Amino acid sequence: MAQATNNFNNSTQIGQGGYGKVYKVILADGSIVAIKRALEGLLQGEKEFLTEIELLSRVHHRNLVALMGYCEEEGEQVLS
Ligand SMILES: Nc1ncnc2c1ncn2[C@@H]1O[C@H](COP(=O)(O)OP(=O)(O)OP(=O)(O)O)[C@@H](O)[C@H]1O
Repeated sequence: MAQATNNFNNSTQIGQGGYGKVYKVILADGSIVAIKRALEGLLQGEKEFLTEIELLSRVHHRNLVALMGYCEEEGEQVLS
């Protein structure tokens, strides 16, 4: 994900929410995804953010974005 966003470069940023920055990425297969990078520590303690992840992973609707997955490595927590 760091590579896809050019190491989370500002030029790929499309938004900012209460939980962190959002980046636009075009994957190798041509699909366009939004990558949300959580502020450090959120996945451990922020119940509302965890609920958002859990709900998006279970609910599928044409009016909701689909959660593709998330990763956590060396203090970085990212979902798309
Ligand atoms: N799937 C997406 N496609 C396009 N833009 C997006 C997408 N998700 C988020 N954004 C952009 O990033 C911004 C921040 O999104 P995010 O979901 O992190 O926060 P929010 O829900 O807008 O606010 P808060 O976190 O305070 O509730 C949005 O306002 C929007 O501009």
